[in-house]
Amino acid sequence: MFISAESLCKSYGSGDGKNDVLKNVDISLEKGHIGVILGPSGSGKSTLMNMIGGVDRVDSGSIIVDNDNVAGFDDDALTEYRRKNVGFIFQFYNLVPNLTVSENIEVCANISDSPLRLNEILSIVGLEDKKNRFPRELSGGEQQRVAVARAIVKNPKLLLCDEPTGALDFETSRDVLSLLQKINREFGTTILMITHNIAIGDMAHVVYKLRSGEITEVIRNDEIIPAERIEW
Ligand SMILES: Nc1ncnc2c1ncn2[C@@H]1O[C@H](COP(=O)(O)OP(=O)(O)OP(=O)(O)O)[C@@H](O)[C@H]1O
Repeated sequence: MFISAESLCKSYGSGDGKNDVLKNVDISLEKGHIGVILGPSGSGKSTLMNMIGGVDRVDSGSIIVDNDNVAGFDDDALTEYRRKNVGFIFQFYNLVPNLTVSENIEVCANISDSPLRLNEILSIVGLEDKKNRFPRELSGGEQQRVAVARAIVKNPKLLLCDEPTGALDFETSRDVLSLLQKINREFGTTILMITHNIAIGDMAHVVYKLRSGEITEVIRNDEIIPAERIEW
């Protein structure tokens, strides 16, 4: 198993204000698969993803990612793990406004031992002709493509996407989801994606339903739908 997380618990606050955000969550995902975490606002989706991505720490439980004992890492090892192995994509693209498309991508290539080539990435995300533009000169969908390029240029083993289409319209969302599916197929990148949108589950190998910090259902899809065919 590529991701194997067991009995994850995380609380914020203490005493009467204690908020149990993850309650004995188990989650596993095979290498090269797409997993989707579905759940209402506040159910703990981002918290779960942050634990797996080494952004935050669990109170208890184990997290193994590609044989790395992530939950046991000290701060330095956690930083190294994040930088080398994990690409992040968020709802809001978080691009550096005064850097061009190419420069936004190159900044992240520089932290990798085995980055992909800039031209290859620009071609995959379809932004070769816009590589010298600044983020403000791009549409939302194009900005998200830059964010995808930036996340994958370091050739991460794991791509974590937190509501990657949350700010996009239907057509543009489908384009970005297609791009993620293409990356999954071409590079074998394992992808874990958060969404509110149940339809997006159709393009995943596994869907985890999260409610109030607990996994209520795990659905394994035998048939993966191409993102271009998803409807909502
Ligand atoms: N750093 C923090 N300190 C205190 N509480 C937090 C912190 N991070 C998250 N929480 C709380 O944990 C709960 C789960 O938050 P989380 O962001 O994981 O939910 P989510 O399912 O991703 O929600 P959304 O879909 O709205 O992004 C919420 O009640 C939130 O207020």
